Amino acid sequence: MKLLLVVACALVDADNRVLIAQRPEGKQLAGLWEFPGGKIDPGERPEDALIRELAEELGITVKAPCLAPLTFASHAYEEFHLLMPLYVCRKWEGFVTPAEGQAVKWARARDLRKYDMPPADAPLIAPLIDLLG
Ligand SMILES: Nc1nc2c([nH]c(=O)n2[C@H]2C[C@H](O)[C@@H](COP(=O)(O)OP(=O)(O)OP(=O)(O)O)O2)c(=O)[nH]1
Repeated sequence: MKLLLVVACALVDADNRVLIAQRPEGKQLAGLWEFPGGKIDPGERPEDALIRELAEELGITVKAPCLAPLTFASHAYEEFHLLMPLYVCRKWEGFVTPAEGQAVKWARARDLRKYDMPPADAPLIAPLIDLLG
């Protein structure tokens, strides 16, 4: 079994909405709405990986103390087992500018079930609703 470590972030705006991004064409799970993030490189700290991914994907600057762990996903995909911590972040610098042309949306936590998300993400929604309403 291959264990894949991915870090993801619920960016929360002043109105308590969460950012979701649509996976670009050509990638695995293309078209599904996900929390921004990505794979942890070998030797990389999870928080550093997330800070790097948020800069690469969305052009924002996040500082490690602004990343609060909320919950995690543990999901068996056919090719690998995904272990994905989900952080919450309310403070960043810059404006969200999707670098790969991904569509992004600010959504209410209670509306997240309306979006097609990867199967691993389903258990992440309840803790977000508990936190954000
Ligand atoms: N970022 C993110 N990935 C997720 C979520 N849910 C979920 O199952 N995944 C899976 C999809 C992928 O198999 C994996 C993330 O890999 P990725 O391909 O986006 O990572 P990456 O940005 O490092 O991609 P790359 O450099 O390999 O192109 O985690 C989610 O909410 N956010």
